[in-house]
Amino acid sequence: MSAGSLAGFTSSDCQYNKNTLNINDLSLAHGSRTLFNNASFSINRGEVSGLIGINGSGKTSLSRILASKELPGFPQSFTVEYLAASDDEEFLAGTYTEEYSEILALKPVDYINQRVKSRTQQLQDKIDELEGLLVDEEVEESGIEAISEELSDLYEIQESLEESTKREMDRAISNLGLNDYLEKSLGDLSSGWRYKCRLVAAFLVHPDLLIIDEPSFLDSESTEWLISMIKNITRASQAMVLFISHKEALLDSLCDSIIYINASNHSITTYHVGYSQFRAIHEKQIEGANKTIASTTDDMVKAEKSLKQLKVQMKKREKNLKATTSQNSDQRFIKGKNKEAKQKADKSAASRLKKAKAAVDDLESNVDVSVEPHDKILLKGKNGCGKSTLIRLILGELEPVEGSITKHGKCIYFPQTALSLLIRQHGNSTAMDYLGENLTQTEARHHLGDFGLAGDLSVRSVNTLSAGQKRNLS
Ligand SMILES: Nc1ncnc2c1ncn2[C@@H]1O[C@H](COP(=O)(O)OP(=O)(O)OP(=O)(O)O)[C@@H](O)[C@H]1O
Repeated sequence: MSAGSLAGFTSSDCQYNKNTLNINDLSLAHGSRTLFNNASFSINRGEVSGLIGINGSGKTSLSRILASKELPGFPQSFTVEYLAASDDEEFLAGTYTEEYSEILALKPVDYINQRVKSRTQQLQDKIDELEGLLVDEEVEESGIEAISEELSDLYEIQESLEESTKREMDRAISNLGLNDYLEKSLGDLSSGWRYKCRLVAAFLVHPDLLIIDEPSFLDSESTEWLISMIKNITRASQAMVLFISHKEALLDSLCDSIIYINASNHSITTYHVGYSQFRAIHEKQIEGANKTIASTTDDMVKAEKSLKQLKVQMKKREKNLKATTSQNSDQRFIKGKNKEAKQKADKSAASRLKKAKAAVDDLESNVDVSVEPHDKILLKGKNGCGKSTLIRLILGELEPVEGSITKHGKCIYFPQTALSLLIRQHGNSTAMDYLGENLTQTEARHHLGDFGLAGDLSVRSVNTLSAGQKRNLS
């Protein structure tokens, strides 16, 4: 598959043996921005490897390098399936050769079939080649016999593939409850249902390497389905799965190993443990390093009082220790993830969730809900049940068929399609241009800096920003 244009990476080699894909000495820089330097890591068959790191550390870039199959030594016979977070990211990754409108006009089954077919093209190409030889007058009689035999084997493989694809598709459609949507075109489906169609197609391809980049839009039932499908494809088909997510619960339930991109020192480390164990190791590393720094600083203050010369030496020591810390750990990754605080936040979210759910459960018949200043409400429901529709009613974009809506004050809405709109309408502009309409250059620069978009990030095309950076911008 194509994974969009990739430049700036170098790798000494990549080997596949004993069911392990080893990537050695991989470096990547976008202009003057280094993402990783001489990084080596491995992915095992039959395992889910979680690829993690802070926003902008290079997870998507790394995935696209793997999906491009352009690494020296990458097994060309591998089927690699890269599933981007949204339709638009998929287009930026170069997954489709068709126009976006053509894809959106397809019905789910046609779309899934088309995507599976494009991945099994190798088989079709071979059949076309042999059929061409059959009518070639220069091929001798004895050769024709061998070609016919090979062709009939290939027809059989193709037929059994079609049958198993159909069987698996029927099962996935019924497990996901896609039946009610089969007559709609993709463009008329909610983002969640469109994403599920892409997932079904990806699993039906039976890839050797499946890369799932930040699964989005899924309700809890579909998330369970995704987890079981990923477990199944790794255990039963011995696929390699590279799973990218910022959601700790998902990483925890899925990953057998963790590939961690440390944005501070541009390294990549593989941890052959699950996510919670990785967190424990990582937290310990940071704790230990912080303690050392703190005690060194303490010593330094005391020493300062008595001996000026010692102060100079201690500063050197502190500097060295800090350098060591950044080699072992990326503090930004752990920041704000204190366990206690998280448990508290989870508890308060759960009690709010109950209230909010009770208020919107009745959506199809009647909604009677009031939103007060300072309320924080979780709007929860199955994919396609009408969450976005309810918001559009509140915003006044839709008229209720019955009842009324009274609105006070200003509403600001950050829709799930915000990223799509940003990419489609401003993909080729810079972040500065995007904000610049209403702000002075200095104001825009300050504002972007506050959202982690300082320096070259503010003047590059929006399309080249990472998903998290785009989200911050929109
Ligand atoms: N084509 C490109 N040209 C220049 N810079 C790019 C390009 N693609 C990505 N970048 C930059 O490389 C960095 C890594 O981007 P990438 O999308 O790989 O990060 P990520 O780890 O997937 O982030 P996120 O968690 O936000 O999705 C970002 O700073 C991004 O702006």
